[in-house]
Parts: sequence; C-alpha cells; structure tokens
Amino acid sequence: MGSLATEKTVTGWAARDATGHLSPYNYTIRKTGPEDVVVKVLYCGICHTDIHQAKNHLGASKYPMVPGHEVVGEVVEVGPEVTKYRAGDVVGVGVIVGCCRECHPCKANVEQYCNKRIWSYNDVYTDGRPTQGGFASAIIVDQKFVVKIPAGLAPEQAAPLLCAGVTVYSPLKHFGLMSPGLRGGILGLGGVGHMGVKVAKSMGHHVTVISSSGKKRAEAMDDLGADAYLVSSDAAEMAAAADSLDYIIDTVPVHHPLEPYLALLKLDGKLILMGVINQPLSFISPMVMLGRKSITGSFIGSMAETEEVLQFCVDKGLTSQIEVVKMDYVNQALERLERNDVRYRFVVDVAGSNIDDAPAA
Ligand SMILES: NC(=O)C1=CN([C@@H]2O[C@H](COP(=O)(O)OP(=O)(O)OC[C@H]3O[C@@H](n4cnc5c(N)ncnc54)[C@H](OP(=O)(O)O)[C@@H]3O)[C@@H](O)[C@H]2O)C=CC1
Ligand SMILES: O=C/C=C/c1ccc(O)c(O)c1
Ligand SMILES: [Zn+2]
Ligand SMILES: [Zn+2]
Repeated sequence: MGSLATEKTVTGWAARDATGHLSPYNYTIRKTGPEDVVVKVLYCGICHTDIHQAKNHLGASKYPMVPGHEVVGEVVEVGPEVTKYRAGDVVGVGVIVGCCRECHPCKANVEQYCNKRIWSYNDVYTDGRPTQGGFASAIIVDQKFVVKIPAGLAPEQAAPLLCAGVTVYSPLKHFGLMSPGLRGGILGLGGVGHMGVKVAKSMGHHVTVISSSGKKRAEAMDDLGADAYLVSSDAAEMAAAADSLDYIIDTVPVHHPLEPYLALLKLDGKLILMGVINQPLSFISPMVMLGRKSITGSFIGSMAETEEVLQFCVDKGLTSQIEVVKMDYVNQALERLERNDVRYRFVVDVAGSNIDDAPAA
C-alpha cells in the first residue's frame, strides 16, 4: 500500500463516456492527510444513481468516472489525527465525502444538505482532484464521512444500507413516521424500495407495495413481508386503496404521474420523492389541497443516521436481499438493474475480483 507520504495507485472500473460502460482504470489517490482514512474496498453496492451518473442523465457527468457509493472495506492506513478508526476496522463510506462544516445544515448535523457537499465520485475534492468511488481497489476518505460497520452485520449485507437503507430511514425519522401502526406505501420495489419495506415493517407499519407490474407480488408479500400489493396500472385496485396511506416513499427513477399516488394518501399524508428525475413532475393543486397532503423529497441521510440505520438493522435482525457479483460482471449488472431485473440490490465483491490484476487504461 505504501506510506502516508506517497500517492497510492489504485485500480478502479471507470465509465469513459455516456454509454456508461465501465472498464479498468488506474489512478492515484492523494497522500494520506491528517484526518484521512485509506480503505481497501471489500464490497460495493450498485445503486440506480450509478446509472444516472455513468450515463449522464443529469447532464453533469465527468469522465473517467469510477462510480460506487455503497462502499464497505477494511481500513489499511490512517492519518495521525484520526481518532475513530484504526487499521483492520471494517468501515463504510456512502454518497458524501466532504462538506463545509460551517453552514446551517452542517452545524445541524445534516451535512448531506450542505450546498458545498462533496460527492464520493463525479466531484472535485478540496485538493482539486476528481473524487472516485467504490468500484475500486481502495478509496481515501476524511474520517467524518466514514462509519464503523457494527459487529453482527456481514460486510456485503452492510453495503446497501449505506445508501438505500439510510435513504428510507432518514425521512421516516425526520417526518415523524416511525410510530407503529402507520400505513406506508413503497412505490417502486427496487434497491431503495425493498429496504423501505423492510425498515417500515420493522417499525411496525402496515406496508403496501405499489409496483408497475404484478411480477414481484409473491416475493413482496412472502419474502419481504409486505401487507398489501397494488399494481399501479390496475385502476380498480388503486381506487379501492384511495385515502388509505399515511405516506408513500416514491423510488421510481423515471418520469411518472404523481396524481394516482396522491390519491392513495389520507388527510395530511406525505408523498416523499426519492427518484432522481431530470424532468418536471406535475399535479393539479386540488390533489394536495383537498386533504392537506404534502409532496416532499429527501436525500440520503446524515452520517449520524447512517450509523443509526446500521445499528437498527443489527437490532431488528434486518438484512438486505442482494445478489453478489464479481467486478467483471458489473456492466451486465448495470444493464440488468436498468431493465428492472434484480432482486433487489447487486453488490460487487470487489476484493474477491482481483481487480489489480486486470490490464488498465
Ligand atoms: N433521494 C436519495 O437520496 C436517493 C435517491 N436514489 C434514487 O432513487 C431511485 C431508485 O433507486 P434504486 O432503488 O437504486 O433503483 P432500482 O432500479 O433498484 O429500483 C427502482 C424501481 O422503480 C420501479 N420502476 C418503475 N419504472 C421503472 C423504469 N422505467 N425503470 C426502472 N425502474 C422502474 C421498479 O419497481 P417495480 O418493478 O416495483 O415497478 C424498480 O425496481 C433512483 O432514481 C436513484 O437515483 C437512490 C438512492 C438515494
Ligand atoms: O444514490 C444517492 C444519490 C442520490 C441523488 C439524489 C439527488 C441528486 O441530484 C443526485 O445527483 C443524486
Ligand atoms: Zn445511492
Ligand atoms: Zn455546509
């Protein structure tokens, strides 16, 4: 690995253009700073955001880009002022690796809402280098943006919690939606959605999955423990469920109408948008006025909430449902994710893929 004073060469799998195709790429990471933690990547989950970014759905992608923001690894080196971690610890890194530490969100410990946030990839670090993500042999991160993986959680199991898990936990906590007995809807049963079902069920909610097809009905009810299942195109089923839900977590990653889902909410119900959609969504105002309903959004969770959701999953015995693949399968995994063919999160076994041995450009 080298020493604190050297720039280490790592191998990642990078997209070079908006085809989003990943291939081996060598680059250096910065010398280990006083508060830096160098992590040998063990596993990294594949989030739909990785597709949005690699394929430039948001119009701001820079290449070469090494995606991956559900990173679990082993600490191999720490800077002299790192107090929380030491070599050998199993740790996690998520979507954010920097913030200003001075603004209102930073002082309120919701640093994900800092306007100077630094993304774990497709961004520029304080030293002017591009940030690169977790589909790589190693990543270097300031200790503030590292969490310890608690005992009792397998590293591959922990990976999806670092984005998908905290993304559902945070709004349920923030909006006061943790009480048992609430009726929740999960719109889109993918990586984020399946964690939504599991976390909401663990909070004692009655959970309805709202899906684009009937294909996942049996698994949603039998394997994930959902209480009800609606196919969004089934008008009769949707009408029968009108005014029944306290909240809906909307994870659909493409443009879609909001009104069918607003109609499912009770008085004061909340539609919580999660999907990254680069086109305006629309609804007519009576759909929210006549029922005092809210449309809101939420972005991952804070570092504190990330630690909390990891422990929540240990305490409740919650696991993610994953398909573990090697790095040389990552492009097929991305294609399958885009065509809605995964139950429910791919996790790349990075350390088991010997990526340092691959010829890299
Ligand atoms: N706000 C935040 O902090 C975060 C946002 N995200 C965003 O949330 C969205 C969901 O992420 P993730 O759960 O990883 O994605 P997945 O692809 O795993 O799941 C999305 C689900 O939406 C449904 N869906 C409906 N239409 C489509 C379509 N045309 N293509 C694909 N899926 C469709 C499918 O469920 P079904 O079969 O049930 O219809 C699918 O499983 C993405 O936009 C992602 O960028 C992700 C993490 C954090
Ligand atoms: O997967 C996590 C990131 C989500 C995300 C949310 C909003 C946005 O504009 C992004 O670029 C990413
Ligand atoms: Zn994500
Ligand atoms: Zn800030």
